[in-house]
Amino acid sequence: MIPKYIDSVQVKEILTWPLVNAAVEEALKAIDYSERDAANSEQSYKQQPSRTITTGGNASKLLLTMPGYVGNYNALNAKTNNDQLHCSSTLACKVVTSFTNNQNLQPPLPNILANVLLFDINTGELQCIMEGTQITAWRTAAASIVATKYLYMKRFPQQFQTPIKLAIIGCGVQGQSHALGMCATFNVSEIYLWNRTQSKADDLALKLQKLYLQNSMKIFVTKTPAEAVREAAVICIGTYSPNALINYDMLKSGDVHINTVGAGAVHFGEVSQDIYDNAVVYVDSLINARTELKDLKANIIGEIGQVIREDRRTENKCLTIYQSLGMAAEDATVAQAVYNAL
Ligand SMILES: NC(=O)C1=CN([C@@H]2O[C@H](COP(=O)(O)OP(=O)(O)OC[C@H]3O[C@@H](n4cnc5c(N)ncnc54)[C@H](O)[C@@H]3O)[C@@H](O)[C@H]2O)C=CC1
Ligand SMILES: O=C(O)C1=NCCCC1
Repeated sequence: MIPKYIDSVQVKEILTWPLVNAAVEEALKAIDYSERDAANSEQSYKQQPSRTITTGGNASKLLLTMPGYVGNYNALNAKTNNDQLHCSSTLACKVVTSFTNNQNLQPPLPNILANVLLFDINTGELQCIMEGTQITAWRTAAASIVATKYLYMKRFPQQFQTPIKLAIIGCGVQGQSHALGMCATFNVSEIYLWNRTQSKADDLALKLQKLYLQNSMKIFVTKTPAEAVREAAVICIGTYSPNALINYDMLKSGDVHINTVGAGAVHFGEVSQDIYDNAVVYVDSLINARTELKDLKANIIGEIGQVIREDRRTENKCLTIYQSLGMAAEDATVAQAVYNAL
């Protein structure tokens, strides 16, 4: 079998926030294979071993391999208006590089470049190679959206209609996808954008203004991260900063939820220790957290998947953190949704 190649243009045509959010929620919800109840035919499950990280000469050049299987999950059928669910199983492997000098090339390239391999679940043959750079940007934001839905929105009687003030710290690929995805999914009344180089935040503000022209959403570009988060209820932060960009004194009191997705090879650090000291932390994958977050001193409650499965939190702390590492299962279900739609 000659594998099909699906390029970034084809992928982009299929991606919508409802499709990606639903596929990522399925991936997060699936229980780990080792904990599955074989007698429960309703249960979805996943296997995603700890990913490998290979250094391409120095720490600024990384190659990650991310294999994952999701079984017995509900896949949306994008061909029929996203509204029909069917039971699906997907075996995939994302191969992704993080080359942090790419942004300085002329012309610049994204730092994170990915391809997803999809395998025939019956024969193991390679079915398709799919350009995965967009998938990585969308699915990471979608995971933060799902985490915000379960960890923050569910605190309020109006749930997803609750108006929120949103802060985006870092307006690169991840900052942009988080801003676009959050505004497409939730009732964002005010959005505060900060980036180290202000022009990137200005560009994102313009994009949002065009998209939400008819809307009452207020858009602000701030000079400092502190200004951006001062009134924010939901904060998304995705940078390479080795030093904390926000600390506890900068946050408003009361209910606040933070999605932290970045800090490069270290996978945490853009949020200060005093925020972790006052928060509870949920992760996407405990298997990856055991290696990649071993130096993080935080109260890690568990996986967001458990909150989704049980539809409730087991604590009621008002400051929550979703510490995102990135999961192979998310890439698998999103890539499968794209493949099914073509
Ligand atoms: N959790 C996950 O699943 C994923 C995490 N990531 C991580 O997200 C982060 C952002 O990735 P992209 O948006 O693709 O990169 P990008 O290069 O497009 O954007 C990075 C942004 O961070 C800012 N930045 C870099 N160094 C900084 C510093 N020292 N202080 C303040 N701002 C700084 C830059 O101004 C830029 O706007 C990276 O750490 C990356 O490893 C990326 C993909 C998936
Ligand atoms: O999950 C991913 O994909 C990535 N996570 C960390 C940075 C590289 C890409």
